[in-house]
Amino acid sequence: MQFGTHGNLEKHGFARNRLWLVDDNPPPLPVNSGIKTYADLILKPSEEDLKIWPHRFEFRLRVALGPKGDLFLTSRIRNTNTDGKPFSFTFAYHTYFSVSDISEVRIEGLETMDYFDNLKGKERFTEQGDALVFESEIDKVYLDTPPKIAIIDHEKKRTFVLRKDGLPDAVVWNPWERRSKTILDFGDEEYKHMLCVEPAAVEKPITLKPGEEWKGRLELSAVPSSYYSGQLDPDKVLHG
Ligand SMILES: O=P(O)(O)OC[C@H]1O[C@@H](O)[C@H](O)[C@@H](O)[C@@H]1O
Repeated sequence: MQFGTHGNLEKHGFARNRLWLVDDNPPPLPVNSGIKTYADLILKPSEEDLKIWPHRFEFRLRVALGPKGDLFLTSRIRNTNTDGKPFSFTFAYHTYFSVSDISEVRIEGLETMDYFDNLKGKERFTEQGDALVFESEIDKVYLDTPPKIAIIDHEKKRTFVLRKDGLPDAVVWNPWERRSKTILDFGDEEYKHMLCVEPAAVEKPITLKPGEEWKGRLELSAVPSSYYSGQLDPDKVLHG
C-alpha cells in the first residue's frame, strides 16, 4: 500500500512481505473469454498490521495467463473500515524484465513525460528527446503516462508491451554497477540484464471511503521484433 518511500511506511509498504491467502470466492471480475487460467489471492490486515497502518482493507490480486502466454495482473483494494474513515495509498507493480543487454534496450512511450527523479531528491523534470536508453543508474517516476509502454530489446528481437489501466504513473529503475553492490539479493552483474518498468499510482495517492474499491490492471505481452517488421516503428508498437 505504498510505493517506495512515498509515504510513512517501510520502503514499498508491507503488503509485499505478507503471506497472502488463496481467495476461494472472489467477487466477479469481467474476464476476457480467452483466459482460462487464473489464480485469485487475498490479503487482509492482521492485528499487527493494524498497529502500523490503522485501516481495514481487502486487497485482491488475480494473476491470469492468456493462451499466448500474456500475463494479466488485476489488483482490487477495498476499504472495509468500520470507523467511517477513508484511507489513501500509493501503489506499484514491481515488474522486472529480463533483457539481453541494458545498453541495447530502449523504452518507447515515455518520451517528453514529466518525472520525479528519486536520485535527485524527488525533484520534477521533463524528459527530453527520443526513446529512453540507459547508460547509468536510473530511478524515475514518470507521471501521467500513456496506457501503453514498449520495452524494445533489439538484440533478443523481442518487445515487451505493457498495457495498464488505473495506474497513471510508471517507475523506471535500474541500479547500475555501484548500487547493485549494495543490494544484498542482487548480483553484482545482474543490472546488465534487467530493467524494472513499474506501472504505478504515485503522484496522486488513491483515496477510498469505506465501501469503495479501486482497481488497477496490467497486461504484459512479449512479441517478436518482426511484430513491427524488423523496424523500430514506435507507432505500430504503441498504437497497434
Ligand atoms: O530493493 P527493493 O526494496 O525491492 O526496491 C528496489 C527499487 O524499487 C524501485 O521501484 C524503486 O524506485 C527504487 O528506489 C528501489 O531501489
